[in-house]
Amino acid sequence: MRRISIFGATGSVGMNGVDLIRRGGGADAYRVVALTGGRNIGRLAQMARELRAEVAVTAHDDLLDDLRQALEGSGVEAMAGETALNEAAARPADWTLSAIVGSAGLAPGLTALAQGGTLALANKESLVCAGALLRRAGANSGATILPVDSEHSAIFQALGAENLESVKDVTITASGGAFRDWPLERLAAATVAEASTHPNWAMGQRITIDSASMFNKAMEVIEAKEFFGLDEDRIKVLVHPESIIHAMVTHVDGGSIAHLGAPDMRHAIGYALHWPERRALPVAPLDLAALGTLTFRAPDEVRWPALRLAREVMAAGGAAGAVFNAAKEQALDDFIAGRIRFTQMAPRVEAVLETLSAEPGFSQAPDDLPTVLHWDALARRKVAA
Ligand SMILES: NC(=O)C1=CN([C@@H]2O[C@H](COP(=O)(O)OP(=O)(O)OC[C@H]3O[C@@H](n4cnc5c(N)ncnc54)[C@H](OP(=O)(O)O)[C@@H]3O)[C@@H](O)[C@H]2O)C=CC1
Ligand SMILES: CC(=O)[C@@H](O)[C@H](O)COP(=O)(O)O
Ligand SMILES: [Mn+2]
Repeated sequence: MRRISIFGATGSVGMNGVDLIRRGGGADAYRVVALTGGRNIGRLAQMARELRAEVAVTAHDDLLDDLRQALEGSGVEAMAGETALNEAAARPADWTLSAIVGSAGLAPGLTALAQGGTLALANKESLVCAGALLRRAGANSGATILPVDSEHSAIFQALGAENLESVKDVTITASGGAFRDWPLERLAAATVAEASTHPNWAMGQRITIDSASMFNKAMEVIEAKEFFGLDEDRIKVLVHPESIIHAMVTHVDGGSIAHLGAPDMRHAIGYALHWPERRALPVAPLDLAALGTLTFRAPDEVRWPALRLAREVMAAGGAAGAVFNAAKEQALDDFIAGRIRFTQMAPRVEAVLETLSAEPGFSQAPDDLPTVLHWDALARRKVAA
C-alpha cells in the first residue's frame, strides 16, 4: 500500500488533498502515515480518524491535550509542536504533500525530502527561502520534488519531455486578485475583508491577500526560477482575469504550449499524486464555448510593486529570497492585524530588503536551515520595528 503524509491537512490545499485520498479509497487504498494541522484540532482529528492515520500532529504545543482528547479511542497517536512535525516528516512515506502555509513548512519539507519518496510541493515559501537547500536535500536522498502550485504544475505539464534549452521563456498567469480593477487611489483604504476575496480560486486567507497585492505572483516568479532553473529574464507574468490558462511555455521556434484547466487545485494535487500516470480527477471539464472569451493584460508594476521587488530579489540572490519571504509574511501579519494599510506592505518589504542587504553574509545563499531561519527572524524583526 502506498504510504502518504499530508502536512497542512486542515488547510485549503490539505483538504483538497484529503478529498482526493478519500475519493481514491481512503484508508482501504492508502496507508496514511501523518496528517498535520495547526489550530483546527476538530478537523485534524476527524480526518485522522477517517483515514486511520498513524499519527496526527498539531503545530501548537498548547493544543496537545485537546488533540489527545479528540483522538481518544481512535488508535491514532497524537503529537504537538515543531519537533513533533519534524519527527512525523521523518517517518518514511512514499508521497508527502507539503501544504503548510509560510516558512514554517520548510523544516518538515527538508526532513521529508531526506527520507526519500516524493514531495508534492504547494509550500512555495520553501523554494523562495531556500531553493538550493531543498534541491540538495532531494538530490542527496534521491527524492522527487513535484510542483503543486497551479502555475508550476502547468509549466511542468507543458514542458513534458522537452529540453529546457529549446525553451525561450515561460509565462505564468495572474488573475490580478481582488483589486485588479480598482482605481489606484482607493487601494490605501482596502480592508482585510475586501482583500480576502479571490475572483476565481477558493484558497486560504493569506495567499488570497497575496493575490490581491501580487506578492503571490512575485513569490511564484522566484519559485519558477528555483524549481526549473530558469534565468529570471525567461520568466514572464501575464494578467489573465479568468484564470483558465495557468502557464505557457514558449519555445525558440516560436511555438507556445499553454496549460488550461478549471481553477480547481485538485487538478494540480491529483496530477502530483498520480504522476507519472494520469488518472481521472473530480475536476469540471472546460467548456470554452460557454466561456467565450479569454482576456489578457500586461502587468502593471505601479499597481503591483511586488513584481518589481521579485526581479530585484532574483538579481540580488544570496539571502534575498529568505528576507523577502519573511518580510512579506510579517507585513501581511501587520495588515491582517490592522497595524498597516494594504499599500504599506510592499514599501515595508522593500525597506527591509534594502537595510538587510548591507549585512555581512547577505550575498551568500544560506546553505543550512539555521542560516535561513536567522535571516527569516532578522527580516521579521526589521518589519515589526
Ligand atoms: N490554497 C491554494 O489553492 C494554494 C495554496 N498554495 C500554497 O500552499 C500552502 C498552503 O496554502 P493554503 O492551503 O491556502 O493555506 P491555509 O491557510 O488554508 O492552510 C494552511 C495549513 O497550514 C497549517 N499551519 C498554519 N500555520 C502553521 C504553522 N506555523 N506550523 C504548521 N502548520 C501551520 C494550518 O493549520 P490550521 O488551519 O489547523 O491552523 C493549515 O493546515 C501555501 O504555501 C500556499 O502559498 C499554492 C497554490 C494554491
Ligand atoms: C491556485 C494557485 O496556484 C494560486 O497561486 C493562484 O494562482 C492564485 O491566483 P493569482 O493568479 O490571483 O495569484
Ligand atoms: Mn499559484
